[in-house]
Amino acid sequence: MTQLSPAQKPAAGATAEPTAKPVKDNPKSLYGGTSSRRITVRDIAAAKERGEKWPMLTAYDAMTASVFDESGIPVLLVGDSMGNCHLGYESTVPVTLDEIAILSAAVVRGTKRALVVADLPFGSYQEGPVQALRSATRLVKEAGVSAVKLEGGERSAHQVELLVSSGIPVMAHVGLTPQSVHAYGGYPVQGRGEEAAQQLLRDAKAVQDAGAFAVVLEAVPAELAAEVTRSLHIPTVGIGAGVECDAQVLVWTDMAGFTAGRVPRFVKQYLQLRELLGGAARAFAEDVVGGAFPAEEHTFH
Ligand SMILES: Nc1nc(=O)c2c([nH]1)NC[C@@H]1CN(c3ccc(C(=O)N[C@@H](CCC(=O)O)C(=O)O)cc3)CN21
Ligand SMILES: CC(C)C(=O)C(=O)O
Ligand SMILES: [Mg+2]
Repeated sequence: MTQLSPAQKPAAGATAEPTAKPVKDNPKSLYGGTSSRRITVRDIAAAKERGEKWPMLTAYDAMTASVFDESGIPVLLVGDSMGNCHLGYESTVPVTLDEIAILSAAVVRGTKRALVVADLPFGSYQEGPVQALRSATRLVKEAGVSAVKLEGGERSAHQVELLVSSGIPVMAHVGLTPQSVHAYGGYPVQGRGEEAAQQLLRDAKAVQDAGAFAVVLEAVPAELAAEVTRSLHIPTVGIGAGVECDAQVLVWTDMAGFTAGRVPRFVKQYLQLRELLGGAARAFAEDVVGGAFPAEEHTFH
């Protein structure tokens, strides 16, 4: 039987108890380390062995990516969430490989240190391993990303296996997989109940066995995510999956309070960017309408 008790010992670094060495004093740390060369999947593996947690954010353009890179975010995801956030679609389903390729190239150009991972969009890998390899190869060669991410556990294991054996690192994504929104009829929490929990564990193990270097756990109960995290030797990256995952990811526009309307419960807003930017736009408009802009210092003679 799966043990879902929350009373188990948290993973190293999960509590306020001091770990062996403060992260900021370790030159190898993914966040706070001193190395300026680009992060690799080997660095990611080493962090799990040290019990070190790390942050990941999405990015869809060079300018935003450079801010996160300079802030020390070690892994940036060019997520197909660009569909909702950047391209104005209702879901991630319409996003194309061309769109991912263009924005991934921009994110790579905007970064020096971060490991850049690109989402394989819906329809670019479901046909099978060969299609997945063709799509991923394009992103690696044209956009310059170092790894790709695809959705699915057992159902995508063959794709993961061929990509990895071809030399392309893969981040997997299980639990709530938003490209299946039409099958779910929404975005429900996954892995509730014993049978669903067992399936999620099998999915996570399947992608680990297929060679994935990390796995995103989206919208799953924290107790189950903790159990998966303890069971795997590859890091788990949580989004709505509790504090015991090895890493945490958020969509950057959610994290910064830029997303319009309601955001999922798992989002923490660290800024109210939508309000701030709107204020700047209104101030500019007032200046133009009132004749206060441009002033003398903005004017050529
Ligand atoms: N801006 C943005 N942020 C995201 O995190 C995100 C996207 N877009 N687009 C693709 C998917 C969709 N995501 C979502 C969207 C909504 C919920 C949500 O509201 N879920 C319910 C679950 C309730 C339940 O089953 O108990 C919730 O109330 O949180 C979850 C994930 C995550 N991804
Ligand atoms: C939220 C992450 C995991 C994602 O897949 C995306 O941004 O597309
Ligand atoms: Mg995605």
